[in-house]
Amino acid sequence: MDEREQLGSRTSDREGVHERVLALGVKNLVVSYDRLLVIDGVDLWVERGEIVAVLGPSGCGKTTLLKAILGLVDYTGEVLLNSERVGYMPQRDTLFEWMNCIDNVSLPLRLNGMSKREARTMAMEYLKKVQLEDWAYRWVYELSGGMRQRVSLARALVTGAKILLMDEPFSSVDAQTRRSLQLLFSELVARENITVLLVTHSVEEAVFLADRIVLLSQRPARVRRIFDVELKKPRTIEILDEPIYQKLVSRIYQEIFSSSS
Ligand SMILES: Nc1ncnc2c1ncn2[C@@H]1O[C@H](COP(=O)(O)OP(=O)(O)OP(=O)(O)O)[C@@H](O)[C@H]1O
Repeated sequence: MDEREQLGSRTSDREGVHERVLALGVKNLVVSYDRLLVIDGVDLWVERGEIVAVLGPSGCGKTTLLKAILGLVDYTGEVLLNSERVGYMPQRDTLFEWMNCIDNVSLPLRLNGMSKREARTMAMEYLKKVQLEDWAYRWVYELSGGMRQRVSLARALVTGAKILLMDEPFSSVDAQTRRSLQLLFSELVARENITVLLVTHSVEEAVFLADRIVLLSQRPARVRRIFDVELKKPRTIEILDEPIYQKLVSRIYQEIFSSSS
């Protein structure tokens, strides 16, 4: 059966019957930098409301995959984005130190020509979603690492983006902050029905957050294996105790360290 046809069908899942709609897809994606082949025929898809995590060894081409989807590098193959508004959270945040939080979040709207007042109203709405409304008029340099990531998340979503591409968004903070960011994130994207493609180095993070995990090979990246994560969303801290969570983490490590890499 054709992939699109399959995705468009009405099927039942663990939350009941719902319409499955393709939000983002790449087909036979190939990317090279000069003569360096980085991505060699990757297929992947993300349905509306799904979180798909991309795992793979360092330097295999994960960031390049996101850049190809965003049209920032040349590629061959197909990229389908079922929305005009796509949010991007790069590996290192790009907040401006000399602006306060609300103006940082307002920036994409201001660049689209929105008035300052209107943009700030929208920005405040998104700061509330990441529980930072009390910090709206504070400078970015006053924030902790976790707060900066929440401001970045608000900025990535403020244009009304329903598809979010994220590159290692929670890797620069301590373990406890990372977990609280993951919980806030899981709840927020489930509530807002946001589709996410999440690049991460962490097997545990991938299993904790994603509906599906795409494991890439060493460069040039190919899809090595896809894992479904049958855990209910939004994720809570209790899932760490669930056998499905623990088995899947260990299964993925076994795959990564198996000799066939
Ligand atoms: N602009 C560029 N020009 C030439 N080579 C590049 C460029 N960007 C990345 N590369 C190379 O392409 C390969 C893939 O890089 P990429 O950043 O996509 O990997 P990654 O999987 O995201 O790495 P990491 O997990 O370490 O962040 C690497 O070998 C990198 O050196």
